[in-house]
Amino acid sequence: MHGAERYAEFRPVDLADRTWPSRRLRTAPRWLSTDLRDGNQSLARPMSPERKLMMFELLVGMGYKEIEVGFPVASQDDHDFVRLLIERDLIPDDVRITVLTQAREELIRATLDALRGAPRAMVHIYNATSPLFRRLVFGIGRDGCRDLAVHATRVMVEHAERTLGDCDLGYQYSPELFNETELDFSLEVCEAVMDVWQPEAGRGIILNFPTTVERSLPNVFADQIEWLDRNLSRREHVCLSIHPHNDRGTGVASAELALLAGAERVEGCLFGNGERAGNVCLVTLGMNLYVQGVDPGIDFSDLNAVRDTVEQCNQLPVHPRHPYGGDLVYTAFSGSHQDAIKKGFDERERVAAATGTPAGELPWRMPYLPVDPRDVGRTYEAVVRINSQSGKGGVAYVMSARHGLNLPRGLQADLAARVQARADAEGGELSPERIGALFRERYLYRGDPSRPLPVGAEPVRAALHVDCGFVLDDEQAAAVRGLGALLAPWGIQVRAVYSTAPPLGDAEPEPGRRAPGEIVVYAECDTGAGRSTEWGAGIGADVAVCAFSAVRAAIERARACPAPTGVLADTPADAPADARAEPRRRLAAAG
Ligand SMILES: CC(=O)SCCNC(=O)CCNC(=O)[C@H](O)C(C)(C)COP(=O)(O)OP(=O)(O)OC[C@H]1O[C@@H](n2cnc3c(N)ncnc32)[C@H](O)[C@@H]1OP(=O)(O)O
Ligand SMILES: CC(C)C(=O)C(=O)O
Ligand SMILES: [Mg+2]
Repeated sequence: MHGAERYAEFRPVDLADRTWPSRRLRTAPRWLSTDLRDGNQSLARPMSPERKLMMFELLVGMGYKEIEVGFPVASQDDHDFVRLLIERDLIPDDVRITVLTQAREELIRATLDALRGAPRAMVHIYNATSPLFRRLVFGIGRDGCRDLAVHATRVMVEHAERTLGDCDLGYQYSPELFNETELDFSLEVCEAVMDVWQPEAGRGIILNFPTTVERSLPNVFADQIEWLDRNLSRREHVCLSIHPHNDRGTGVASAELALLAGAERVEGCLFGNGERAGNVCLVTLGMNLYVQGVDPGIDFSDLNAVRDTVEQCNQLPVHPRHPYGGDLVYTAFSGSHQDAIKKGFDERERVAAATGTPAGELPWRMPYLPVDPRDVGRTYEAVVRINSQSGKGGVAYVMSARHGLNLPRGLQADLAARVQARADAEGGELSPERIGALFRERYLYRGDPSRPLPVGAEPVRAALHVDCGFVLDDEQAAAVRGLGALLAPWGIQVRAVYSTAPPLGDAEPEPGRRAPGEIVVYAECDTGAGRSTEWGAGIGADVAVCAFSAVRAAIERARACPAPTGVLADTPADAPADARAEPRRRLAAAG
């Protein structure tokens, strides 16, 4: 790629004693949503009043108190929407609407006229102040540019006094292209505007500093804001506001560093809609505060619903990787991420059980998940999804969280290898239902239970893993202790009985998930010389039946795929006569 030499480096700010790098963000700023203005003006199909109302109601419901509702002189729809809000009395008492206009007399008058009858409102006037725009767009010098802003403010004050006497009217001024304007000139214009407005207690002013087109590193913008913060007069009556765009992809960083540097208010759009690469994303900014323990003052608890409405209003999709709200941002496909997440959930369960604290109230410390999906109305259902990049931790998570089965480590690896082979062969994702089906097909006994157990001359050595999500009663505990004796006549040596931890407690209820009270026994069987370990599983209410089924599943499979040495026979030579009976009856009798 050629041509980089055609672009100029951005100029740093001479502010060697900057203080913002060592400050912390511990409170939320004032927010303004400009979805209905900057967001709207960037759409191929601007919103109709109906779509605008849907967005307005969403914003009010989320808790935004300052909402830029349009550019009334831009279009009939923009004008009509402002009138609709006022005439139908749709603006809550604690919400202030803002309307934008250029610094042009006739437009200012028409804009104010659109506000007639509003109980409270904010007029927002802008004009570009950068050298390029002064020369190219306006054909004026610095003085002419300052006078444009001053004159506009004067026209606004005079016309407002004449026409909007009863309205509690605030004023906001923006030097458009602030980030490309000489700092001393931005200050000069803002001071001149303030000389007209005369801010004082109860009559503040919002000075709003946009990165109209983002062109520098975020730290440069922060320096610019700290410089203003130090140099603006009447500072206590000024709300220092910022309006970052995202052309370099650093709108959020610019906003956050500028807040450190003294900004008190941020303008942006939900999910970063807005001109070109968008305005700064209000969802990301708000949630970034939340995950540092700061209440943003905005309700993000049903972020999917917010996203749906935003997509409907803007007729633009939200990217699946969009921070906090994208479809895929609470999902790990990759094995090592899944393994860590599973360990995180396991630990959470252990701590909850040990401390008696509901898991949802514990501090959130979860690998790869910076926020608890439930805090934004998502579930844990999709935190792990399985494809060829996944490993045993992920498969074990799905089996535990989605099917209520807490597999022993060796079985995790055995199943994961099969899942991996299937995912490799198919190339896509395997749903929890498919993984559950793979498990059942492979490990559960599906044969005729009245058939004789086909063990051979050599004993089958089995370790049994008992998995129950509840405390066993005395009878069940005795049955567990008696498993060795029970299976011995079948030529099965029970070498150990383990109990596995309960499955993830607050997993989503799943159709087909293991029922409460069901016991699972996993059998890890050494079925004879030359064979690898075979796994089987039995699920039911009776631990003895489960154990029997689990071993049987492993043996039957080994038999169906004989070992080279052929050590398995149809029935145990030394099995007692009644051992040939139907297993459920035999086990019940033994119990
Ligand atoms: C960075 C931002 O997002 S700013 C907001 C931008 N949003 C919009 O533009 C959407 C709404 N805008 C509109 O509907 C139209 O542009 C209108 C109604 C405001 C004006 O329309 P028009 O009068 O047809 O003019 P147009 O949009 O082409 O503006 C160009 C003129 O306005 C002047 N102008 C542009 N911005 C400003 C400003 N902020 N203050 C004063 N004059 C301005 C230009 O210098 C130019 O003047 P010229 O004709 O003497 O050369
Ligand atoms: C009107 C101003 C604030 C604007 O949208 C911008 O400069 O980006
Ligand atoms: Mg803008």
